[in-house]
Amino acid sequence: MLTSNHHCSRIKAAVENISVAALSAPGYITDSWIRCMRDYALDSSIVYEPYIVERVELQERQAKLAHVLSAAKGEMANLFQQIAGSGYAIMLTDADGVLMNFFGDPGFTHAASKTGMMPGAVWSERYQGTNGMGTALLEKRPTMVQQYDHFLFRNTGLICAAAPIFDANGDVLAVLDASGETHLAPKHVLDLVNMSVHTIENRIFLDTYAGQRFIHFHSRAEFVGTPSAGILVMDESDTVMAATRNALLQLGVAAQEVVGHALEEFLNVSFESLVRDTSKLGRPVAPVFDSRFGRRFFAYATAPSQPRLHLCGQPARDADADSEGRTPLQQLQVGPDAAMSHNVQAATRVMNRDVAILLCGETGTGKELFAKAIHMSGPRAQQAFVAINCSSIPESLIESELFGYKPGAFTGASKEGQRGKFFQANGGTLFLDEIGDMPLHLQARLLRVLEEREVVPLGGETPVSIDIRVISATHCDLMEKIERHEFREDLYYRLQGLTLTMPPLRERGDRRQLIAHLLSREQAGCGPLSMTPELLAVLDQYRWPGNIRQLRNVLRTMVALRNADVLDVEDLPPEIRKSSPQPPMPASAHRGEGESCLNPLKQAEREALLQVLEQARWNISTVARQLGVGRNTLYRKLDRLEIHLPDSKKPANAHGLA
Ligand SMILES: Nc1ncnc2c1ncn2[C@@H]1O[C@H](COP(=O)(O)OP(=O)(O)OP(=O)(O)O)[C@@H](O)[C@H]1O
Repeated sequence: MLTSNHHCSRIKAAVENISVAALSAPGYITDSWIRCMRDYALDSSIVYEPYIVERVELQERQAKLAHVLSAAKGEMANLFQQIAGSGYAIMLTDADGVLMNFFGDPGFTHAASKTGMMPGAVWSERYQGTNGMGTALLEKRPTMVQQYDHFLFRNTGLICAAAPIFDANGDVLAVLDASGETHLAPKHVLDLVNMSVHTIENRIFLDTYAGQRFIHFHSRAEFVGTPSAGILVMDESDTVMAATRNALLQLGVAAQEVVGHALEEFLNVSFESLVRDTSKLGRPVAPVFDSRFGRRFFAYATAPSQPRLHLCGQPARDADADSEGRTPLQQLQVGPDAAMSHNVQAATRVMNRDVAILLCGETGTGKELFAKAIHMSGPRAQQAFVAINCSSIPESLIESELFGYKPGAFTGASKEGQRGKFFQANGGTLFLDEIGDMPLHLQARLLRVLEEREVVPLGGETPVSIDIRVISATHCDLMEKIERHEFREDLYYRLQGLTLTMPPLRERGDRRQLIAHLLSREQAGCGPLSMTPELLAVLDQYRWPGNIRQLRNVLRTMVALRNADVLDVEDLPPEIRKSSPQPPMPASAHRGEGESCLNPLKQAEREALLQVLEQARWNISTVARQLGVGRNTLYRKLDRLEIHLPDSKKPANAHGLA
């Protein structure tokens, strides 16, 4: 470990070009050190106070970046789930390095706030010296900054993996970063950050050009519809209006060589013929050829009147039904699960009536996907599905996001005004995610809109009629919020014409089918993959606090990092491998004193809990209910008290994937 003095002299030596080769710091790091000393006059030994912008400035910046924050929120949560527990925080800065959004492990969040890892803090090199976010902003590419690569000694405990998010013009919009005081393989983290950036860029691109004509393409058929595919947006005369970074990469051209040019200069297809080749012939993708070099791609086209449901990031064959004639909603039933089958049947019954639906359930159980599937299966399928996450948008912005505003309605409002989500969803479906986080004063306004079916934009006077179906979702107990006067009871009853609860993954009867289904989606592009019965058993038995989202992420990571095409327990991330049930033990071993280092008090607690478990035949739900704690709390307690699940709770060994 270097002392502050050693660290500072090492940087000084590099900047003065003494034995640079021996210093083993990458070139982009020494370049940054030079900037820190010469351009920003920073001193690596000084503990500078973090520079934090005023609250009003932060809100203005968040307002300007609202479309990026909204597109990135889900993916930041995904990324956090993927590396949860490993001491990393996920952050997003704007193009000036001002931290906009932060997801952190509770243990790390406290320490992080001291170094300035909090919304409003500026992480440009000028204020924080060499660091993941600031250096990636200047490098304009995915960047690792590890420990003593940092310029300021104060930051040398950190490992940062950061990648810029670009808009369709190639300008940096923001930087996504994973930083932590940890030794988790940093290269792996950088790959995951980069993958998330592509997903976010595609989402922003599709949102920006919503309602236009898109062509999605990739050189491998299985990758069309995934984040690595290229996307082009076309006007009515087949002139390319914009292209994603991956589209340019695949075509091997710069943006200015494509934008404003006819599609046929690049692909030997017209938009209409591609639509014909795919939808009409019932094919998910069609082969197309590069007009200049004859390379083969696979593509599909989406016109505004042809929305597609993307289950698991794959293009669906058809917006309405699969090859077996099942609606998108019915496709969500992958196996026998009583709760899902009830949900699908109940939602189907109210499909043609504008009954408000409230979806409850833990995070990652598929509430948004279910809402989309309802939309795609019903009479509004050809219209917009607009989602707003009430917890990811700063409170001050929810009102303008929902209701829109007239030009110049408030300080910082754009000159053109903005159409709110209610207007965007007109004729279609509005999905209000995390409705429990809607501020109280806006709940009254929302209720009025839902009752009167009219919206008055901020700064406007004339009400505009709207026709929307509302689906809302929450992971919290709204009744509890009502009791605490945090949620209006009248709004609650207005939102829940039908309430459906999405089952947690650990309680789903179709878990094994779901695992197989998700694996088949993740294997796109890499040929058939399978898993050993032992791995399937561990996945089946795991508690999945992050539900289907976590399962999908774990499978995705395993597929990306696999050593062979048969996945095994060894391929699991360590935290899941560690939590898998221990090999069979005789019942007496549960109480074996020799094996435990617990103190006498804990031993007594262990004995008492074992008794309750035995009485309940090791039914975890029953015991959790008896003790008045959640299942997760109980599992954590079992871990702490070194109680392992007995054989009868272990999965059978010889199940293959269906
Ligand atoms: N039946 C399913 N088949 C395939 N993927 C699914 C299924 N259900 C959910 N997923 C995937 O799991 C992830 C989480 O789903 P979704 O965002 O709909 O959950 P959520 O309950 O709305 O989460 P949150 O409460 O955190 O917003 C998504 O990537 C989604 O595609």
